[in-house]
Amino acid sequence: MFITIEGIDGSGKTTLVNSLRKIFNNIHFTREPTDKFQLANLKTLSTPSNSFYNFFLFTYDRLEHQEEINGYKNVICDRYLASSIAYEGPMIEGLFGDRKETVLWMMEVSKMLKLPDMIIYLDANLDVALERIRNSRKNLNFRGKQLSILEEREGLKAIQDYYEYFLGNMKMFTQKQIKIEKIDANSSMEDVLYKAENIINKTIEK
Ligand SMILES: Nc1ncnc2c1ncn2[C@@H]1O[C@H](COP(=O)(O)OP(=O)(O)OP(=O)(O)O)[C@@H](O)[C@H]1O
Ligand SMILES: Cc1cn([C@H]2C[C@H](O)[C@@H](COP(=O)(O)O)O2)c(=O)[nH]c1=O
Repeated sequence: MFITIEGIDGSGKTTLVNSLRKIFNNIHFTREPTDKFQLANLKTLSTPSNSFYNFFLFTYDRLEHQEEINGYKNVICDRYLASSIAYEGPMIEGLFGDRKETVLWMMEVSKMLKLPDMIIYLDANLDVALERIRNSRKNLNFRGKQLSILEEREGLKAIQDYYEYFLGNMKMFTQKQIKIEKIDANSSMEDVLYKAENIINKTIEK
């Protein structure tokens, strides 16, 4: 089973994954961007061409990630293709003028990549997520690189809207049956973990 954990910055993905690692010793955990990602080349998400460029950086990183993902029976990945759709899609849409066309093109470019069997989406209220990011003193840098789109609420809203559009219309974009599990990420870490653990226990191959 290939499960990905998705959500906007501050939704609690990393916190959840760190707890899941302690519970499931029969699952291989990984994340995107991978440690091999070429950080220095990342451009700020401020123009359609920058996001177009970043999308290919993340897609190349994902292509290189396939061998690891295909090497285990059960895999959980903290962020994957849906993150590219949500984070690069809003700006790339400026090149297509249409959200559906944008996502169809991004999925076509990603055609050679393994798709998840399940996406666990941590559904966080924007203001809750922003507050958490501020409280964690995370200055919205992507590991040292400023992603300007995340500086203001509207940027994160655009990302959230793309997540919801993509996850809510998955059948328009792939024939693969991908199970979408939404968890209310505004509740306690314990509650999020309890729900995620139950979902995963029902899903992974023993
Ligand atoms: N359910 C929760 N309730 C309260 N605080 C939380 C919850 N989940 C995470 N946090 C806190 O919010 C901050 C961000 O959490 P975390 O780094 O896990 O989010 P994330 O989704 O991985 O963000 P990013 O994508 O930016 O890495 C951390 O300080 C974490 O302790
Ligand atoms: C996989 C992927 C990630 N991103 C962005 C989303 C986040 O802002 C950072 C990753 O930061 P994290 O705190 O380590 O989760 O990268 C993206 O824009 N596109 C992608 O495909």
